[in-house]
Amino acid sequence: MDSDSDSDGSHVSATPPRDPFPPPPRPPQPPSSKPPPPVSLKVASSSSSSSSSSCHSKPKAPNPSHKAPIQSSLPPPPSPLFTNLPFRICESKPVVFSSSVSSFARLRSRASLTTSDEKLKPDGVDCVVEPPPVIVAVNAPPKPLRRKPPNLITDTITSPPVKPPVFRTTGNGEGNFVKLNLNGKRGKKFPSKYKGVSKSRSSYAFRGKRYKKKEADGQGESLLEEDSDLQKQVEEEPNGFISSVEDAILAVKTEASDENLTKLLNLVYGYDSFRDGQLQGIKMVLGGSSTMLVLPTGAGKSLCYQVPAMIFPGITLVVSPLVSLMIDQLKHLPSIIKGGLLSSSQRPEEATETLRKLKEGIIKVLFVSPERLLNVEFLSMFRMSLSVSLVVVDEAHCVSEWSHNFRPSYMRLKASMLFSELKAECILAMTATATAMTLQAVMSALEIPSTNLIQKSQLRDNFELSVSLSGANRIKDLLILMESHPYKEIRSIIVYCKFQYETDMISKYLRDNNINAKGYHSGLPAKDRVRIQESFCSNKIRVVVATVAFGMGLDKGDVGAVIHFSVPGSLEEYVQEIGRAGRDGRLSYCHLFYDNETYLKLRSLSHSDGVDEYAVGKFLTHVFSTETKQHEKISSLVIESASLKFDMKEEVMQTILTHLELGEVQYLRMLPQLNVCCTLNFHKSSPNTLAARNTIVAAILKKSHVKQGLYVFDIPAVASSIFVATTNVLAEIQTLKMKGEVTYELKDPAFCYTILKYPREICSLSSHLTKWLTEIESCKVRKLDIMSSAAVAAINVSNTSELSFGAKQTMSLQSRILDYFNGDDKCDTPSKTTQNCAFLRADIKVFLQSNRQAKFTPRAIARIMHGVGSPAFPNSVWSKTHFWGRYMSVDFRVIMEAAQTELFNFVDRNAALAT
Ligand SMILES: Nc1ncnc2c1ncn2[C@@H]1O[C@H](COP(=O)(O)OP(=O)(O)OP(=O)(O)O)[C@@H](O)[C@H]1O
Repeated sequence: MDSDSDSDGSHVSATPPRDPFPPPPRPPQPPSSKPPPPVSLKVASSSSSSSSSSCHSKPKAPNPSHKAPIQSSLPPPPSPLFTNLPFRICESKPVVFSSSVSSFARLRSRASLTTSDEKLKPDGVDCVVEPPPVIVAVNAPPKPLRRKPPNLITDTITSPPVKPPVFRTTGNGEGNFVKLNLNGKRGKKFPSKYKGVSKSRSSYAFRGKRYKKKEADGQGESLLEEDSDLQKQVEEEPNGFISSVEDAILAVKTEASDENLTKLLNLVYGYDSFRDGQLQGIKMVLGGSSTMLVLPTGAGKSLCYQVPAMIFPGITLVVSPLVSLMIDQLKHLPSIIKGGLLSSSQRPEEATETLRKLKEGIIKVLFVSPERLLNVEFLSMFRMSLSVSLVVVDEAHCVSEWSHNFRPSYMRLKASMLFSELKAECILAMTATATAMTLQAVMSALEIPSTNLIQKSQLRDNFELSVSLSGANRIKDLLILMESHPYKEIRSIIVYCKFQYETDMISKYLRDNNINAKGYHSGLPAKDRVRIQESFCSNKIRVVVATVAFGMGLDKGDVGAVIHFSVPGSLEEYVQEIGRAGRDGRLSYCHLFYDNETYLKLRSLSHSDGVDEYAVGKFLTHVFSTETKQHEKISSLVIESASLKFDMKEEVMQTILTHLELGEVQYLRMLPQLNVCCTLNFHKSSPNTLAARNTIVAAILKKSHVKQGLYVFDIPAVASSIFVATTNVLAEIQTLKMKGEVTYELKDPAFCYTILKYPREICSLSSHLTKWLTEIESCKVRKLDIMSSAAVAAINVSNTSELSFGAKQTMSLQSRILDYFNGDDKCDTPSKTTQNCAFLRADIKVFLQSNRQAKFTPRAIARIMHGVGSPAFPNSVWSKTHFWGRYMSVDFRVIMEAAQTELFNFVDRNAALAT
């Protein structure tokens, strides 16, 4: 792996320490090579300075001017890039792709299913499943002028302002908004945002918005609203500015030279120069080449689509995995770029308003979820009247099942679809965390040529990384850490943990110890989450104790430390999360508490999405059941009951269905999810009178059964019977409701789909799917093992050389991370699970005997022994058994094998008794 970050033997960043006035005192050196948790943390000041000097001595490559006009301008080959980041980015070798998935094929472990226990469910973890065989089915250099205020609580020194970036959005929410109302505040509507803005202004006309906070007490939800003061400011904005930006845009359109682009950057954002990788990415995109951009967290990837969005005539469509991320990105658009957002959590009127603005050409950058690309109306709008110049796939690693955050819905982001359905001219895929294998999968799906990969090191070097071994006293260790230098002086800290209950418990503990902390997880109401994030960003809260749900897209420059209370599930997750720290380029501190118990728990949970061929076969038989053997018929699968029946999590079912839609053969077409069971109550006209003049009502009467005077029917069945879309049926009953004719209730959320092709053989299809899902499951387990191995290696670094222990820990972790992203996924610490256990089979036997009434599969037994619930064997019931979680330290596959043998014996014995 090629990294210059450690070249001078120092782990510490070239950047100034977070508290340069005066520099922070050095933390005490640990006396031994295995210091107790908090004590193991170090700040190696000497190495800091040496690193710093190394950075300064690094020659800055000249900014090559690029004279080619846009159309013909192909980017120059990756060159030793200059860097003007406040931190260094180490250029890494281009990825050499090998045989893709094969390296994971050898990873075999037996899979299991899921936990449904919210308490033990890692927050925000995605569905990913995995491997194995069959199962018997019994059933930049610092820029002094740009230095921001130090991140120390005690520090009151304010830094010089960064330039008057009149049009640059600020981190505290000023930005360019189409008003959002994503948090359920029903009363608010999209304002007519352009009121007052001179019609004569060009499509780039400036407009101001502000992220309005309701009250200082933080009670209110944050809404993006028209702000009259800001609007006035817009009105007063000298036309000269607008025309300078327009001139700068025109100049770039004529010639996308470094000089012209930098001028535009300076005008719109107030920045003097591009950061490493930005110019290269922007030019590539402007040249019309689909590009894969891999830059570290906080490196400024967004700018690489924002600048082209100003230049391109058509829309820039940004596909993003999370609504919160979209909101954040929308918020940070420079005012000159008009943005909009479409999400399922919007009210229909809001979405309609956004669509109107799109059609009118008001919106230049539109943020959408991948699911939106399923929506036929949305797609047809693009086919008919809108031109898409650029599709941006943000967090592009989600496209790949080999990433830490695979999203089945991202599977539909295939280049063929983006080019044919959206008529996209160019694709820009961006990520900070992708291994070589993930990159290969993403680039192949998006048809990005390997020459169009811009990849810098995926790790900034302004982190001081440390790990300590912890145990039962982890929470106390955390407190000790937070009360010691340098953490006690840091103004903004994020503590990451795995489980929702931990966020409450830890934040309370910290508050009890006079640390201003708040818990944050996806289970909190949206408005509370917004409020906590805002309070954190405005420094009203010092510490946020959060699950993975917090932080994606968080661009708070002065987060000075990230502490991992639990080991992350992968190095990608670790890098993403520490990436919230030090975005201002200052040295930041990242500590990880490693404990065996959490590792084992997470390893067990890694099996929670696993499936057996038997279950997949049953599921497929249902999906392609003879009942629905009618082309174009709308079929539905009620999520809750199917989940129970096949003992599969919703996400797993969705993954399978998505694969059936987007795999090599398209077996079906997914339709929007909906509540399929409708109960209708007629109020005014009699049902028959209405049916006589309304075909949909007639079909409803035919397909309903009447229960206590109410008509209960299945929406897809009604829609199929008269060959209309389910949405038409829904729209009709809504209309009848508005006329006072009916009231209705909907229940049973379901997957809806239309079969396009029946598989010739369910068996081979289920075997193929199980193999694929099993590989994903193994991949997940392996990612955790690699993370754990990296943490253990850092704990075990020897304390013998001249380097400080802290420096060595940082170096150890850095090199593991960089090797990992470059394709060398070292896992030299053997998994801590054991391969055999004397009493296992005997216990399984007892377990089976005492639970004769239940139908188990080997996987179900292994899950119970690992303390992992699943839809059919929920924690609420099975955690009461004496065997629950008893064999967590035994390899999951070993338990499955033992369970299989015992199940055979059990069946044989019962059969013998019966005869
Ligand atoms: N050329 C530049 N000079 C100075 N600051 C910049 C430059 N480009 C971007 N930034 C700033 O860097 C910060 C991070 O940018 P951005 O959010 O785009 O990072 P990112 O790469 O998307 O990070 P993440 O992957 O963590 O979301 C923003 O505040 C942005 O304004």
